[in-house]
Amino acid sequence: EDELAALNANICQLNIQRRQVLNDFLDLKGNIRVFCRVRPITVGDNCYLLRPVVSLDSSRLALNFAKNKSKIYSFDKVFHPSSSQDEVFEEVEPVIKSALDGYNACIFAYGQTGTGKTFTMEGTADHPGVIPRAMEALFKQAADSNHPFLFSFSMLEIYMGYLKDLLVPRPIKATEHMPPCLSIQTDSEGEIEINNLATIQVSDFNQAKRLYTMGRRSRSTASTNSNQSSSRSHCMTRILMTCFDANTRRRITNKIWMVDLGGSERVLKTKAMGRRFEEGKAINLSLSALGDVINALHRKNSHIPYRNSKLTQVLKDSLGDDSKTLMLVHVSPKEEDLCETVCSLNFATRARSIHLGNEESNEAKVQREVEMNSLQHRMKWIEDKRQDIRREIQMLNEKLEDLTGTPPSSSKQLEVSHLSFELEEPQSNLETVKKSGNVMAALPLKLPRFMRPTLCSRRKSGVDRQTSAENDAKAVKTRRPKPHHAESVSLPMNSTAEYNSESIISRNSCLGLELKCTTDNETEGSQEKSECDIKTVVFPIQDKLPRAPNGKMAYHSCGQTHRNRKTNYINSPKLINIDDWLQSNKYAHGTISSTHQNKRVLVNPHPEKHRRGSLRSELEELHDDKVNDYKLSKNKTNHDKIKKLAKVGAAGTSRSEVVAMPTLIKNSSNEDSRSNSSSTTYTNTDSCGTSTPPANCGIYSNDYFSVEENVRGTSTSPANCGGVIKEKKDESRVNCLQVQLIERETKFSEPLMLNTSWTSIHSALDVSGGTITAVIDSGVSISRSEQRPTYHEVPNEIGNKGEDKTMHISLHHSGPGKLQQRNLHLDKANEVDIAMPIQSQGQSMITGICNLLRQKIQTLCNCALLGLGFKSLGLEHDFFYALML
Ligand SMILES: Nc1ncnc2c1ncn2[C@@H]1O[C@H](COP(=O)(O)OP(=O)(O)OP(=O)(O)O)[C@@H](O)[C@H]1O
Repeated sequence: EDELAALNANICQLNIQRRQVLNDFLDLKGNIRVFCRVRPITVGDNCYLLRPVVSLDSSRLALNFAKNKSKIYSFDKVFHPSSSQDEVFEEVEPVIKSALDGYNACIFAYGQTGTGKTFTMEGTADHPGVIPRAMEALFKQAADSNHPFLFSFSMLEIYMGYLKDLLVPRPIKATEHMPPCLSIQTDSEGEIEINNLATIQVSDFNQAKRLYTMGRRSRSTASTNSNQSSSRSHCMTRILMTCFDANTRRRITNKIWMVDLGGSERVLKTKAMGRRFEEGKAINLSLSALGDVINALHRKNSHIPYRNSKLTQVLKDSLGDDSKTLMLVHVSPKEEDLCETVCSLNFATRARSIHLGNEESNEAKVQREVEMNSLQHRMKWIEDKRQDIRREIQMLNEKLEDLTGTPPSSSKQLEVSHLSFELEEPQSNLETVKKSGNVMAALPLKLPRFMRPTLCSRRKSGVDRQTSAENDAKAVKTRRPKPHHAESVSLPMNSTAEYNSESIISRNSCLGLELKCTTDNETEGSQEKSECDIKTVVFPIQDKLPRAPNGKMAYHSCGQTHRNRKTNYINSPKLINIDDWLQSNKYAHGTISSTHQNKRVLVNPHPEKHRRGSLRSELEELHDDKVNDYKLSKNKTNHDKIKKLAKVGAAGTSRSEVVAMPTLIKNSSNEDSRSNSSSTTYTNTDSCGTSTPPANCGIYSNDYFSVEENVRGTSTSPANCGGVIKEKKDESRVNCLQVQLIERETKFSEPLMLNTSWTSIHSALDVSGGTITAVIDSGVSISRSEQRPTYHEVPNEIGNKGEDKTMHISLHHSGPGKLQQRNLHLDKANEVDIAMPIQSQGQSMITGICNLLRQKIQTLCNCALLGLGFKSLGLEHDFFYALML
C-alpha cells in the first residue's frame, strides 16, 4: 500500500509537469492555432474546375490565381485532401488536453458551405470527427489523470440570431414565430453562462455520444442545390468539466466549445431568396463579428466587440488570451470557389496572427520551433513515464487484491454514477429535462454553481419551495437593482404562409422572479444589432387609384404622364376621367352639387395630339372666317346683352366667370406678347406651341392648372374652377392663354356650355392705364353641352350678387408702357361658358389697315364710276366747268 501511495504521488507530480509543459508548448504555438483543411474532390465536382488550391507542405498552401500567379498562405497545419480524420484529431488533441488542465477552449470549423466543416467536426459513423473523438479523449484522459472529474454536456445552435437549445427544444407557441431566445449572462468571474440551457451530466463517452446524436438531429438545415443538407446555423457543443482537485488546474470548472459554424456564402452567388437569404445574412453577420473580435484581439484593442453577435457573446470567455482556440478553416479545391477560398484564407490568416504576429523574424521562428520540439519530447517522456507508473499501480493493485481479497482502496475512482443522468431514449427530450431537473436538484451543494439548479428550476420542480422565500430575500439584497431584462421576440411581418422575413424587436419585460434567482449575474440578453436587424417590412399596396364619381378608376394616359410629372405628386390621387365624369353628370341637370367644396380644378381628358391639331386648325379657320367681324370700337359697350347672357346662363348660385380663351392669332407683329412672360404660372402649351383647348368640356385639366391651384385646392371639380386668364408666350411665339384660378366657395351646378357667335362679339379696347377692356357686345348664343371647343373659367373674385360685374380676361405683357392687361367685362356672375377668339394687338392693326384699304378702294371705284358716267354726283354741269377752269 505504501508503494501504491508513492506511485500515485508520483503520477500527480507527472501530471503537474505535463500540464506545465503542455501549457508552454501551446503558448509557443499560440493561443489561437489555425489549421487549414482542403476538401477532397467529391462526386459531382467538375474536374476541369479544380485545382486552384494546392497544398505545398504540412504548413503551407498555395492558391493559384493564374498560371504564374499564386499566393502562399501559412498555417499551423495544412491538411491536404487525402488527410484522414485521425491525422486531424492528432493535431487537435493538445487543445483537448489543455481543456482537461482547466483552460477554456474553443475549436471551431470555419469555411464556405460544402467545404467539409461538418465532416471534420462531426464526421461519419466510419470516420468520426473531432467532436466524438474529443469527447472520447476527454473521458479517457480524465480517467488517466487520476483526478475526479464531472462532465456535463450541452448543445445549442445560433440560428438567425437566436440561441436555441438543441437538446431541449422549447415548444413554439402558436403565437410565436420562434421560441424564446436563450439569454446570456456573465458571472462575477467573467465566465459566460447561458440561462436555461440544458446542462446534462454525463459519466461516460457513450452517454455523451447519445446526447450529441440527439442534438445534431435538431439542427436547422436546408437543402442545397445539390440536394445535400446545408447547415444554416452555428452548431455549438459544450462540455463542462469540473475537477474537485482544483489546485493543479487552471480553473475548478472550465469548458470546451466545439463549434460547427454555418457556412459562409456569397448571397449574390447562391442567389438565395427569402428565408435562405435571411439565414445566410445572419450567418455572415455573425462570422463577420467573429472576425472583428479576432482582429481586435490581434490588435490588442482595449475594447473587444464581443457583444456584436450572439456567437461572440457565447464564446467570449473561450476566445482570447486565457483560453485555447483552434480554428479549422476549410476550403474548396474548385476554381469556381476561388473567391470564397480567398476570403476564408484571409480570415484564417488574420486569426492566426493574433499570437504569433506576422512580424516574427526567421531566427525567432527557428528558436521557437526548437523549443517546441524540446517540449514535445519532454511531454512524450512524461506521458510514457506516467503510463509506466500506471502499469505498476495496476500490478500492485492486483497483487494486493490477491493478498487481501478486497479491491484496493487506492484505486478509488470518482463515483459519479449517482450524479450522472440516466439517459432515456433520445426522442423523449422533455422527459429528459424533467429528469435532469430532478437530478440537478439532488446534487450536493459542493457542486459548482453551473451545475446547481437555479432557484426557479427548483421551484418549478417543487424541490425547493420551502427555501424560496428565504433565497429571494437574499437575492434581492445581493442583486443589482436592475429589474428589467431585455427579451427578444420575433414578429412575423408578413402574414403569408411562407414567411421570408421577420423582424426581431426587443422589449423590456419585468422578470422579477427570475432575476432574483440569478444572484450574481448580469443579464446580457439584449439582441445584438448585427444579428437582429434583419428586418424586411413588407407593406401591402395601399395606394389605390381614386375613383371617379362614376366609380371608374382614374388613370393617366401615357402622354399625360410626363406632362403631369411635376404636379402628379399632388394631383394624381385626385385625377378622374373627365369623359366618365361628364357622362355621369351630363343629364344631372342642375342637381350635381360638388361635395368637394373649395375644389379648384377638375381634370379633363387630355386631348390627343391630332385632336389638338384639328381643334387648332378648326379654331384658326373659324377665326379667319370671323376675324373681320370683330370691330374695334372705342367705348362701345352693350351691357344689356351681357346681362341677358348672364341671366340665361345662371343655373346655380351666384358666381362670376372668367373666360379662358385660346389665342388664335399668331403673334407676328405684337412685340408685347412676344416679350417675356415668365411670370406666368402655367404652361398651357402643347408641343406645337399653341394653346391646347380641352376637348368637349368647359374645364381644364391639371396640365393647365398646375401646382399652384392644387396646393390650395382639395380636389377637382369643373364647377369650382375660377381664375384669371393670363397670356403666355411660348417658344414658338404664339400667344397662349393661361388661367390662374381663384378660389371659389360656391356650389357647382352643371357646367353650362355657351357657344358664342363669333361674329357678334365686339371688343372694346380701353387703352387707358395700360388696360384693354374687351366687352362682349352681342349675339352670344347659349347651348348646353356644346361640342365646340369652349373654355370655362369661373372666378368669384367679385362675388356681389345682383350687381353688374366684370368678367375680365387678363393678358399680361411685360413691355413697359404697352398694353398690360385686357379685361373682358361681364355684368353678372353666372355660370357661363364662353368660347371666343380674341384679337391680339397685331390683329387689330391688320384689321384697321384692311378697313382703310377698303375705304380707299371704294373711293377709287367711285371715282372710276363717276368718270365713266355710270354714277352721278348730282352736281350741276357748271361745277365741273368751273373745276376745269
Ligand atoms: N475531407 C473529406 N473527406 C471526405 N469527404 C468530405 C471531406 N470533406 C467534405 N466531404 C464531403 O463533402 C460534403 C460536404 O461536406 P460538409 O457537409 O461537411 O460541408 P459543410 O462545410 O459542413 O457544409 P455546410 O456549411 O453547408 O453545412 C459531404 O458529403 C462530405 O461527406
